Amino acid sequence: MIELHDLTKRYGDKLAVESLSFQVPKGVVTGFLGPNGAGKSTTMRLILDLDRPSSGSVTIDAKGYGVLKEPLKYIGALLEASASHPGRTARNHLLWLAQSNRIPVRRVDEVLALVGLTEVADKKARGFSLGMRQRLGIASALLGDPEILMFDEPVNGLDPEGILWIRTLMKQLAAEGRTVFVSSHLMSEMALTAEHLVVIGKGRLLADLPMADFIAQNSHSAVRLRTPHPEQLLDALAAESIPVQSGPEGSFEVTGGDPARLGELAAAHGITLHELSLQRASLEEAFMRMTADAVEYHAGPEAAAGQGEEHDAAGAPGSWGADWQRTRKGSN
Ligand SMILES: Nc1ncnc2c1ncn2[C@@H]1O[C@H](COP(=O)(O)OP(=O)(O)OP(=O)(O)O)[C@@H](O)[C@H]1O
Repeated sequence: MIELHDLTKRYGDKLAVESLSFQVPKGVVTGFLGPNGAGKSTTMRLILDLDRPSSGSVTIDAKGYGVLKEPLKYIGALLEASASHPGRTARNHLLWLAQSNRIPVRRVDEVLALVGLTEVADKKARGFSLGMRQRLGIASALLGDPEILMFDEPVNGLDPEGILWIRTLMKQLAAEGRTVFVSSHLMSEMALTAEHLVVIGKGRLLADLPMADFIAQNSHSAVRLRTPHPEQLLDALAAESIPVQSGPEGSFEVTGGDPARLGELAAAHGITLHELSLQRASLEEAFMRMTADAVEYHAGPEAAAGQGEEHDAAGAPGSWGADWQRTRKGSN
């Protein structure tokens, strides 16, 4: 288990990590999420003792990293895909790491096979694709057969096959009872992999909860209706006390509504429908709303729209915010 106790890291005036306290449990994949510049890499470097905290501390199985003898046997990390020497072969890179931590040489061939690099083991890393470098980095992390694994943005730049491979591997490592801590800035990716979630923004803890709770709290749905007879539809909904909001392009939305019931209601009143569809809120948007105040680098107006402000992308919960009753009164 990894434990952070009031961890703070300051670079000059910049607070990269501020009073972070949380635990990363064993046996599950824990997703570490935050927008760019949130402090994820800094936190991971602090866990690995690659940087000194300004205050607070980190423990790995109740010990500081500095006291771990042969640390690769306790904790393996993928921080940067290009961390291997470009002039070294994959096998020599792993042999060098193995020797430094008194890991048996046969383990090198085991991990090469595990990550699918056996055939290119004697090729220099300089010729490796990003996916192959990522696999070599993971082989390095697995070399000491550690109980704790940390991956910083492991799927960045990978093709779909590589992404699927990493997802499966992380889940398998957690199923073996290991602690798996993986950073990402994509909630959609983490929703497929992680069982637990730690979210930070501007160095501060924003959420620490099971993924299932996050999904339950944020996967609201709405039924979108579009009709050439809006007044009749609104009257029919009002008669049944069904609250309705304005949707994009003249449509209406019933949060939490049942499409079958609403379709039957329209039919019973002889109302023609041009659309009856279920809209699901995306977890990515829920994550962006949670971190909206903690985003350091906005790319421009389109990016700002993605940070949880009202917009009309299909299914965007932001578009459910307009209260139709008020809109209607205002237009009368
Ligand atoms: N060595 C350093 N010197 C000064 N500032 C730093 C240093 N390392 C990180 N920072 C700053 O600390 C903040 C957190 O950076 P960090 O790289 O940890 O974020 P991150 O969440 O990993 O971001 P990303 O998703 O973009 O990799 C940023 O504002 C960054 O500019």
